[in-house]
Amino acid sequence: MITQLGFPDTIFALSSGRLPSGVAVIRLSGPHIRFVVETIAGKVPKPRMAAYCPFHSRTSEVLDRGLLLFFSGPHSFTGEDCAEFHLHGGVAVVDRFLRELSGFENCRMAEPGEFTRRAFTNGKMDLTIAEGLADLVSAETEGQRRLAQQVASGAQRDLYDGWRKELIQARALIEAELDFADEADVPGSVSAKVWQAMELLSGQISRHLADGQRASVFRDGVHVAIIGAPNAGKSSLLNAVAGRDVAIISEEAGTTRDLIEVKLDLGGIPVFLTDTAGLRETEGQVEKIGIERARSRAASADLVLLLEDMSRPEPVEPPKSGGALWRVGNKQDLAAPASGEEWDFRISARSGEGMDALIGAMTRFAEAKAGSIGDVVPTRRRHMDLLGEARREIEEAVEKDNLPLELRAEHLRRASQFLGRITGDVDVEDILDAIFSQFCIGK
Ligand SMILES: Nc1nc2c(c(=O)[nH]1)N(C=O)[C@@H](CNc1ccc(C(=O)N[C@@H](CCC(=O)O)C(=O)O)cc1)CN2
Ligand SMILES: Nc1nc2c(ncn2[C@@H]2O[C@H](COP(=O)(O)OP(=O)(O)OP(=O)(O)O)[C@@H](O)[C@H]2O)c(=O)[nH]1
Ligand SMILES: [Mg+2]
Repeated sequence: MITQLGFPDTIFALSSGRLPSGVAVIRLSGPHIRFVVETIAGKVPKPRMAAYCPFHSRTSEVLDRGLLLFFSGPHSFTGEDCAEFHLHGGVAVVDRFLRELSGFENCRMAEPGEFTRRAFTNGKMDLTIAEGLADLVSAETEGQRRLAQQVASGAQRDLYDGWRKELIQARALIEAELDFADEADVPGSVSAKVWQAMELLSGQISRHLADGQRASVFRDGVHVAIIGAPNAGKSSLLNAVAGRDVAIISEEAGTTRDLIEVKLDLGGIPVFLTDTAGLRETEGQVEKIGIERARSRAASADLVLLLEDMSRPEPVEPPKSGGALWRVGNKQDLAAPASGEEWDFRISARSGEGMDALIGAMTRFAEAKAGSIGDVVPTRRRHMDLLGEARREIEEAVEKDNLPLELRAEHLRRASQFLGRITGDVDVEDILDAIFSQFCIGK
């Protein structure tokens, strides 16, 4: 990223969405963008004040007229000088404009996440906030948005910074005790208080981790498999819930062979609902594979909907599953009114009867998986792993009370390092590529 002269490149990208669009925002960041802005627009507007002006090519042709914003570093998103050209969102307009920008010296397309990476490098935000922004951009459900917004506001950073302060304070008290250990007038009970505080801290981290485990449903979603005999109406149920024609429905038994998955948003939580091949004995090679896939999907699902045709009950052996299992009777419109008590839900995928109740129950099931989570939760595997390491170090320090104080303090120092890696205050150069490459271009 650093050029021979020691200056970062000027980077640019289309930061708004897919073209054509009403307006396209092209963002620039770098130390030399004043020259670029002046060449294109003929002037550099007052920082943070929108100006309407013609945008010229380097041969003075007017390419478009639009709004221009300039931010003077460090008072910008990246901490460098930044500019935004708001063009008309045509494919050719944007293409030509990007080509013009490439023509400037040391000016190139930004890599994924490079704007945010610069903001991090320039101290505008910590790593958790950067990750929160990436999650905000990719959020598809209300639950995902809420979590990401909280992280992007710095809630995690504040929590972990607070914990690091506690660790530093504890170490300071231990140091003091070590320094004065020989002097008779210093009471030796200081460290008892320290270890009590550290035990509380490790408990807090444990609860925080448990919240994170539950909150992972917002990222990973809840997996629901529809299982049953051929012709039970599994594909009809999938289509009815999805509200569109995803799977082929026919009165022929054995229609569906592959897994067909749709992604739903139930109560702000992503729910993956999968239609599967009907379970039966068969000689068909392809169908056999399909049935195997159905069983293995059931095995890994959080919830299995075991669907039966109530008008022609044909019990199938419930699949092995670690998750919940609901018996759902279908074709309520055909079934004799008196028929069985053995179903948790009775629906008609065709008429829609009972569907609201089933979808409502699935929503509550998903919500229950998320549980009531604390105010701030870890949102990534990376955070969870480092929190686990930090807690382990604190526990070692607390439990190993026969170790010399210096060594116990060393465990606390390491715990603090692990927390520092979450926020990016400590030693993270090696993971930045991996983190920022997952961002979208222009972010
Ligand atoms: N047009 C536009 N909208 C956008 C962005 C953008 O880059 N451009 N953002 C891009 O992600 C988000 C807003 N993020 C921003 C964050 C900081 C600053 C900024 O200028 N910060 C200065 C001044 C802060 C202040 O006045 O309070 C600073 O931090 O010093 C600008 C945008 C969402 N909307
Ligand atoms: N009357 C009635 N017919 C239904 C209902 N649901 C499905 N069917 C019919 O039952 C037949 C089988 O439906 P599918 O959804 O293809 O069944 P499936 O379980 O996916 O079958 P396979 O893919 O072969 O395992 C079709 O003719 C559907 O129209 C229902 O609630 N009422
Ligand atoms: Mg089917």
